[in-house]
Amino acid sequence: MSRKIWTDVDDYIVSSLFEADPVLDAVLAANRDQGLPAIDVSAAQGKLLSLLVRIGGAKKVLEIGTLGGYSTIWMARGLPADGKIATLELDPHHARVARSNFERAGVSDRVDLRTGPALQSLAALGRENAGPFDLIFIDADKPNNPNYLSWAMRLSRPGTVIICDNVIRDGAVLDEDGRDVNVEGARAAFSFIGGDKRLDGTAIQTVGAKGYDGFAIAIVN
Ligand SMILES: C[S@@+](CC[C@H](N)C(=O)[O-])C[C@H]1O[C@@H](n2cnc3c(N)ncnc32)[C@H](O)[C@@H]1O
Ligand SMILES: [Mg+2]
Repeated sequence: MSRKIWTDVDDYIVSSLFEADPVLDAVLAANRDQGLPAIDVSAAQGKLLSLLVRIGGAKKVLEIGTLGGYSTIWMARGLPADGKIATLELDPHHARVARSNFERAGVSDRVDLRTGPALQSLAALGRENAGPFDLIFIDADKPNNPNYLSWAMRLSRPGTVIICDNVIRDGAVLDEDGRDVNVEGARAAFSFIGGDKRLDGTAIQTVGAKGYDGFAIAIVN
């Protein structure tokens, strides 16, 4: 099995199940043109996030790690008219590109984009009593996964769904040597979710246009 067939099958999924989507095509083109790395979720994964928002009836969503807003737009599309997504991004250039993508996608009124270190933005959300969020998607700097999961718990309620992206990393999650900080972050997410009795979770390995990775998903008891 190779990346070629994973990508071809992702293309098949998209062409069979999704409407043509010039807006999201333009979003990815803008990200490329502005020099953003192509580390957003795949289309199939973005649609899954959108469906999870709808399945859970989420009205308040929190995303940590915006990049150009590709995953934000997928989730915003799953929200009801009075729903809102807060999304946190460190890099001002990424945030600028994301803001113009939100305009392009017609979701600006549903998005609260906050620029700066996510730990500071999370503290501000805490002070503002912005929670509890219904769904929280963690997809930023991986070494901070345990800090983000701690904040996710503080900003949640029983029933909140927490998703943590990129926790398989080509299977490197099995490496115990501590040489890769991103792998350490993935393993820390497993330790956190497995070790907190308030959380009931699993992880799903994925292959596709973005290679071999996976996400953890948990519900707050
Ligand atoms: C994997 S990308 C997010 C991809 C996006 N969720 C998507 O799928 O379209 C990770 C983002 O987290 C941002 N980031 C890194 N460290 C951060 C921090 N301390 N606080 C907030 N954002 C951070 C990076 O600048 C980058 O844009
Ligand atoms: Mg990711």
